Amino acid sequence: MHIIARRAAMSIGSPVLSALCTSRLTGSRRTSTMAEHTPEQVVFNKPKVELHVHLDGAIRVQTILDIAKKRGIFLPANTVEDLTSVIILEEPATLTKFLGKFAEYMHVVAGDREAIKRIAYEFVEDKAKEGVIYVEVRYSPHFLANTKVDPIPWDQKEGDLSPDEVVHVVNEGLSEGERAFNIKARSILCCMRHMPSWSMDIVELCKKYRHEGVVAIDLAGDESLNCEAYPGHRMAYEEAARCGIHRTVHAGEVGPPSVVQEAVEVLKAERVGHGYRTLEDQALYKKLLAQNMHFEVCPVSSKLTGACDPDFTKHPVITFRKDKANYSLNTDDPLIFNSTLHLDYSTAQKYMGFTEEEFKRLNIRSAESCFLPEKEKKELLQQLREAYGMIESTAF
Ligand SMILES: O=c1[nH]cnc2c1ncn2[C@@H]1O[C@H](CO)[C@@H](O)[C@H]1O
Repeated sequence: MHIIARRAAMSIGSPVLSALCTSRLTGSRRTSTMAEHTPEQVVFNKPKVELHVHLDGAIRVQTILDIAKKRGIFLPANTVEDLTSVIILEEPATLTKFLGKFAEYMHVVAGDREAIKRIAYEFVEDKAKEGVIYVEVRYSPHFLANTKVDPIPWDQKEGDLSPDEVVHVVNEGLSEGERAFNIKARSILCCMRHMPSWSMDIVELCKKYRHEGVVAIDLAGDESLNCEAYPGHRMAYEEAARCGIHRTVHAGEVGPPSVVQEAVEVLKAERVGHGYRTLEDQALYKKLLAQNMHFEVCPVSSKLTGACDPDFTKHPVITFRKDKANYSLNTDDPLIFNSTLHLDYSTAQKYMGFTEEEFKRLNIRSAESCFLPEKEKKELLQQLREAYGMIESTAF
């Protein structure tokens, strides 16, 4: 029972948050049915920014069941509770084992326009209910396609949904979600470490859709298998830098500090996904601190993927905090970790000594490090500072 409780609770927010979620970024006041997280669960009941979350790792279990039923796709379970226990990681594992979990359900969603639009729309709803006012969500368009992708993923038969059209459909779902739930959602397109032949497509899609919500390129996947970025990734990142496409890279999650160094120096990453193992190379860490490099930290994820010691009191983000580093707190893949953003915040509070002041500071740093254009970034910062009581409200 406890397995489904957390995500069920997540689908409802708090009245305080509802008022704070009134957005000047997108206009009208948000109305929503609210409530159900107890005060202990919601440790930072204020607007937040989330920069590292995978769309395909943030799908509702009920949605997977609905789509499978509609498409006549077999699943090993037919209730939310049973399917949840098939999909989630309950104990710390390895990154490789964690990444294997996507194969439990991706074939249900991939290749289906309606399903993909729905998961994007519902994602925005779920984030709004967590009090997120700005989110950058990432995914691999190739993993959701069934044509113009080689190999066709998840044992699908060839169909007619290309990576390009996947991006178009996700954009539609996200922007409908933005209008319905009055938050801002942008996307990041992922290259995959094991598929360098897809990476030039990714940068071209970033260029094509840069005015329709796509803000950056990422490199995700199994860093423990492919430490050094292949030429295909390097070429894509060079082109991204040349065209002014923002760049983030998963690095130092389970891979050594050299992967972080390569991300920053060769791939010209402006942010580092995870980056925990940077601390093993103090010279590199100091250099990145001096550069104000942003680390996208995912506490619950880092335990369950085996990236960090399961004892949260030893987590690298404690060092980041002491050093006043630039970092965000994120869910990464809430479906597979059976988590919510509230759980990441309460973990930071309970085991790592985080305070309200630090939550405010890190959200401001997250907004400063987001990939919005400068004008929109300023608006976001203004909105956070007002909500945090850091400046007089200019609202009338
Ligand atoms: O924590 C992570 N580390 C590395 N790769 C990841 C992580 N979470 C998800 N993905 C990978 O990124 C793809 C696109 O969203 C996912 O399908 C998964 O393979």
